Amino acid sequence: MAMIGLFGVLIAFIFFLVFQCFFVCKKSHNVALLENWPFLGMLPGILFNLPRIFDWLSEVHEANDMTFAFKGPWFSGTDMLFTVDPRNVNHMLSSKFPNYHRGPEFRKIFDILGDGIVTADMELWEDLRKSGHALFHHQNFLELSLSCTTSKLKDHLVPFLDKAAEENIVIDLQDVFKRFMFDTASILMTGYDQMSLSIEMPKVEFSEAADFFEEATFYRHLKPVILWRLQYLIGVGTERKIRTASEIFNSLFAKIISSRRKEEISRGEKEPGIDAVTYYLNADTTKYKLLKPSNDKFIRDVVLSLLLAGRDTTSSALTWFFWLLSKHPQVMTKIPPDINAKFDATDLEKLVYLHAALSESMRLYPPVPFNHKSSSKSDVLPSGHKVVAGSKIVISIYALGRMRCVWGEDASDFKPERWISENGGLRSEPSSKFLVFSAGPRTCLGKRLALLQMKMVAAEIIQNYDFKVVEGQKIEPVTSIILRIKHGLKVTVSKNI
Ligand code: HEM
Repeated sequence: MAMIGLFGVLIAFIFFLVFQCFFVCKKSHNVALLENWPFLGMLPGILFNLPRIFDWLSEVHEANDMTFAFKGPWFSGTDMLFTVDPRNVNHMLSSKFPNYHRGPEFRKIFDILGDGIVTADMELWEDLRKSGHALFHHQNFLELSLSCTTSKLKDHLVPFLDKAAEENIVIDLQDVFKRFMFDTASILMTGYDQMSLSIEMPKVEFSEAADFFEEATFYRHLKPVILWRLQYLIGVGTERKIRTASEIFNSLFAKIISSRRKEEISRGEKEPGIDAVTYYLNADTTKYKLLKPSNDKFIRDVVLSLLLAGRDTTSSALTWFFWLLSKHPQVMTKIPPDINAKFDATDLEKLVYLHAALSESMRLYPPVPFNHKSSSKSDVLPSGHKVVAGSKIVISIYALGRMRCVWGEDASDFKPERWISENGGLRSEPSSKFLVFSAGPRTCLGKRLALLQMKMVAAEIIQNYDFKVVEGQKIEPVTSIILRIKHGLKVTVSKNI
């Protein structure tokens, strides 16, 4: 009885704290939202700002000299150091790279990705990185990237947009780009075209699962491991979505890998790999000792990470880009004179203004808004902040792109000219400042491919279509580990005569 009474008092106390925080937070300035409450730590500040978490974090970073220590609820294991100071970024991602890993916490949070490159550390990451680098630079893979993007564009995207223009229907551009990227990434990674971009717009189970997984994973960062593990076990809340997503991923990959193994056997001798599944089924284990070509679960993990990395990022970047263009018609008028490329990779690289506009769009809306690190040994960051061994460090790439002390007073403006040098060429920025594709040894492996695909799609649409954003939509990012627009981007298109 006494125990129940004590428990009741504790619950009442927690409620009192939450309400107290709520009223104080409502009235006060953003910086006060970082107040460290007894028991709850700084969690209330984050919770009350969840709907605008990305902008709120930018404001808090700016008010705290770009670095602050976040205290989670007592004993929850959610303390983190947030920093966007380019000196710290360079220190962790490049000069002191061996001391900053993904870490065990990150691997737990992303457990569904298993042993893929996104979660791997140490020797396994080295093998995946080297083999991934070899795949992305394989002549056959490069040819396949160009040919599958060109045919998806001409045979699927163009007919789809023509039909939408003819019938004057409202389309969700974000959904169209997701389907485009899912199909091309699937051809490159698994060898199969999922045919999700078609006039019928079929339901895409994998896509829905991936979106759920990315949103639900965001919330894992804020909860004690024991809590979300329990939720996963009993299948409630956001964890139920992760469980469903995992089942969908597993069943898709079970089918793909088993049919590919059968094809390999019927073909007899092995051929050099083109798509990622074929490549990893035939991985050279004398060169890459930790790769396991005969293990289906391993192949699933490696290819799933690559598929997600290719689908979600590029489609997010394109969606925000077209939304910004609709808000800045003057930028649109500067793009066409550049475009005379016939989708040749080298011609596309010459599209200076388009490249500048894409970079500027990704600076403001980075598809991957966060980067996480964990320190192996204690260290002192260039900003003077101490990190103890095992600390969790979060870099908000979104906030970094908006820091006035990094980008100038006009940091929040969309200005492609920022990327153009006096002689008319492209101005490059250090990756510790423009962190959109990450920096150091873990820089994005698909950067070149992503830029190529974005330019091909953007050039095709800008040259041949006018699009109008449907009035009255609320454009805001969803709370997720990928920066998507919450309710998509509804537009109508018409053909340029
Ligand atoms: C606009 C598009 C893209 C953006 C903004 C982007 C951004 C990033 C970022 C920020 C990282 C680092 C993630 C981290 O360390 O937490 C990353 C890693 C990676 N990206 Fe991309 N990415 C894009 C497209 C792609 C594409 C199309 C592919 C492949 C098909 C790809 C493959 C990878 C891989 C394999 C890694 C892991 C590298 C490693 O850990 O060594 N990315 N990307």
